Amino acid sequence: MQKTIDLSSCSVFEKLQELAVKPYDLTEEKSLERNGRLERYACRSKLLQLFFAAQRVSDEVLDCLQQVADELKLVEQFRKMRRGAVLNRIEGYESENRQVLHTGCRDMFAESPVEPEITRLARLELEKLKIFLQELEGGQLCNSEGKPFDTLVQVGIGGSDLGPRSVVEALKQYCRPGRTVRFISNVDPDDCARVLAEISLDTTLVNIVSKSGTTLETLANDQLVRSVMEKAGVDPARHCIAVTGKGSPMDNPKRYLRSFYMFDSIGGRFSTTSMVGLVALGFALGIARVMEFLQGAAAVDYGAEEEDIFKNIPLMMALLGVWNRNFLGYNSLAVLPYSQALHRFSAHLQQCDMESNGKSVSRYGEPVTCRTGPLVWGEPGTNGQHAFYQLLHQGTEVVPIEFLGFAKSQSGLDRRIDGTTSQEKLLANLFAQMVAFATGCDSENPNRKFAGNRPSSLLFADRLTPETMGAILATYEAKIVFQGFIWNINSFDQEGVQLGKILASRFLRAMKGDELEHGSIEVKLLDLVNTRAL
Ligand SMILES: O=P(O)(O)OC[C@H]1O[C@](O)(CO)[C@@H](O)[C@@H]1O
Repeated sequence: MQKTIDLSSCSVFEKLQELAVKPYDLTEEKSLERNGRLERYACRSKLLQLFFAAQRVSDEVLDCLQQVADELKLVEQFRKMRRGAVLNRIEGYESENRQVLHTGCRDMFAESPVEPEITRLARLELEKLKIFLQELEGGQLCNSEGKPFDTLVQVGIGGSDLGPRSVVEALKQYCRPGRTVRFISNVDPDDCARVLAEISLDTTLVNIVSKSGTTLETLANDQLVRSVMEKAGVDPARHCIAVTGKGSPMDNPKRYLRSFYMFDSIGGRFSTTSMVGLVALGFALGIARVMEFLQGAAAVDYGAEEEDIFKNIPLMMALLGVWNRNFLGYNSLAVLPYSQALHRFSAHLQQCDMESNGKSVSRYGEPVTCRTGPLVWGEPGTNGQHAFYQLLHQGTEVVPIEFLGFAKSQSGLDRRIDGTTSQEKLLANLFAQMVAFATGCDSENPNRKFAGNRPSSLLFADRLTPETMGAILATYEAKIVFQGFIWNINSFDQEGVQLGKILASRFLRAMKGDELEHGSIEVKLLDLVNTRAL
């Protein structure tokens, strides 16, 4: 593989460092409107718009960022990824050596798919899903008393939970009448107990989701749910379905009423548009809405192959994030959706971004030459304004913000009070916060002074629908991939989670009473908390 270069080897790297010494001052008079800045600093696509006038960038900085994209061949790398390049690898070292083909799950709407094999496999699974949903609808698939299933409980963790849960939650407004989807993820038995206490097992399908088919938490919950079913006189064999990797230990059609497959080339945190997310989404919304969701994601994938950063929203977001991270030196990123429906979306991004780009070794196994993934967090607005905005406005840490906003609510339920609707009040707060973070406010009283120059962008859509949800999901996936390319890291493996799993198995052996070497830390710690008696 030809040694790719990274950000620090770009010809404009030093120039960007110079420009970062005195970045655009958002606190100056008319800083946001000067020279048509509000209109010019925007990227527009059919479904989404990105406004970034409140970022501390200038035309000169943006020219350099375009240069970074060109020199690092970011779009070319993305094109190769979509067409099956083996990018999940570390040159010269044992690694997963896999393609990265989550985009293939939604590449169903163009003349011909850019990677036909993965799309062929994805279509097969989609056909299985359509039949499954038809059988549920038509009553062919029902419980032992002929009653329809009205509830689906997804059991999974990480990418088998966070993405699907955030999207199902985001689109609850579009849920079919009488359908409920719940999620169990933690090995904490109270997570399982709480969910099962709120549903009727006899009309519930349990969807066990694990790409590897070996994840301790999911296998434990699979067994725990089955035991609760058996005690309740419900036959698990008639109530459990599975989504797993073909050939994984969970690929056992005898043990599951239905099995859906996902593939090695699709990473867990990028798998929401595979059956990992679509079985639950289809149960909730129906197949037509699933296709709208995939169409929104597909539109973003096609658009992400545009070289001009002003015409490529995920690429612009990636580059603005690198400007804030590597040149202005900010350590974290707050993703603040002004939509309560997106209340689990930042949690999904924590995995998708931080498990992808929380790396310190390059694709060549060498120490990285610049800082990589930021700390990603966030909660919906306006709630956050009553929680952590104090720090965002007047704290010692500057935290760049990505706002998400929608012109219209999903439900339409609203009421004009004192001349404005609740949706208008939501948007007024969103826009006010953008301006306040940027421009700040002077005061004689130092405790009431707002320094401003707290950068933000706004990703905006008309309404949060299945299509725009798919677009937003794919936008962040592409942004994270572009940033990994810029830092020359492998965004697609997760070696950092293995050590904890290995050490946990030693504690489990000690808890079972297996003899560990005398005086081992496990024995000492367990004696300290006396759980060995369990
Ligand atoms: O779907 P699986 O194989 O159970 O893995 C669950 C999660 O565990 C991880 O492998 C490690 O956190 C994630 O990447 C993955 O999404």
